[in-house]
Amino acid sequence: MSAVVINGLAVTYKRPGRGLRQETFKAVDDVSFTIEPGRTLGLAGESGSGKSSVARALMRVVEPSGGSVLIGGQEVTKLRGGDLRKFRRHMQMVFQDPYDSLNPRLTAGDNIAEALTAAGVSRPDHTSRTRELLDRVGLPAAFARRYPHQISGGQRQRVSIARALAVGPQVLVCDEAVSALDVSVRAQILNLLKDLQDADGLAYLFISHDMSTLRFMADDIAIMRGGRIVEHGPSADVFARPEHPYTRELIAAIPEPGAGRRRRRTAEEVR
Ligand SMILES: Nc1ncnc2c1ncn2[C@@H]1O[C@H](COP(=O)(O)OP(=O)(O)OP(=O)(O)O)[C@@H](O)[C@H]1O
Repeated sequence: MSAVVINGLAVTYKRPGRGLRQETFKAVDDVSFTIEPGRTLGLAGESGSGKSSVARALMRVVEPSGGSVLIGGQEVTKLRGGDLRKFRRHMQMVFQDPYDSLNPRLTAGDNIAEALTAAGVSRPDHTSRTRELLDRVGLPAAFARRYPHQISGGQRQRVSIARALAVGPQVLVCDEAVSALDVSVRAQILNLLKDLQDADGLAYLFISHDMSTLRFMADDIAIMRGGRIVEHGPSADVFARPEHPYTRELIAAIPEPGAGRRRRRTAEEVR
């Protein structure tokens, strides 16, 4: 069974219009995709194209205004109250800024323990489970006692991932999860995410504006523009034969290895 099936998804926001009137604005329009367990869909597109709104609808942080979202075969858009809270365990999110998922006033261990409580793990098991989770993300057990500000950005992101894994999700949404990290740390976190995916069969929705990150991570790619998907297909095909001019522009913007930042291919060369 597919981990994620999104069909005709729409997200509409209200925003101030003229005078006291409110306008409705469609940030996501008729978006459909599927993610199989153990696979990654890379979602790219310019700022404001609706990528995060898709993620927020998937997580049910915003209410979709249309379409359906199936997670493990369950229609998420119809869940309410306790059912929705229970179901949230199946989906977790890792953000660009780890402080969006970590409480700065709690140690790394307590941040993870909070998620363990939500997952129904009993208190006596917290220490051993926390140690296990830290180990899975490549951190020593002693990190449990450190506060988020006492560790590096990459280590903080590892703690965020451990916290996300604590509830045993099927789907991980990574929203620009490595964008703020140095290139070498970024590669380590991407490799960690791949290892965890191989071990647990996690489905990833991997949002990034960086096409070289997506080339490394994604099995399939969807390109968004103005709230719609303008290109969608297996990653190898999209990179080898991009069909939409906008995709060609995004690929052309990837710096060539060894060419430094100055030499960029033109959209013509990508074609
Ligand atoms: N809560 C909100 N209320 C009103 N408009 C919103 C809200 N959240 C997002 N938008 C608008 O919806 C559109 C899509 O935003 P979204 O954050 O989904 O795009 P994005 O592709 O993730 O952008 P970025 O790469 O900058 O994060 C933008 O025009 C944004 O201004």
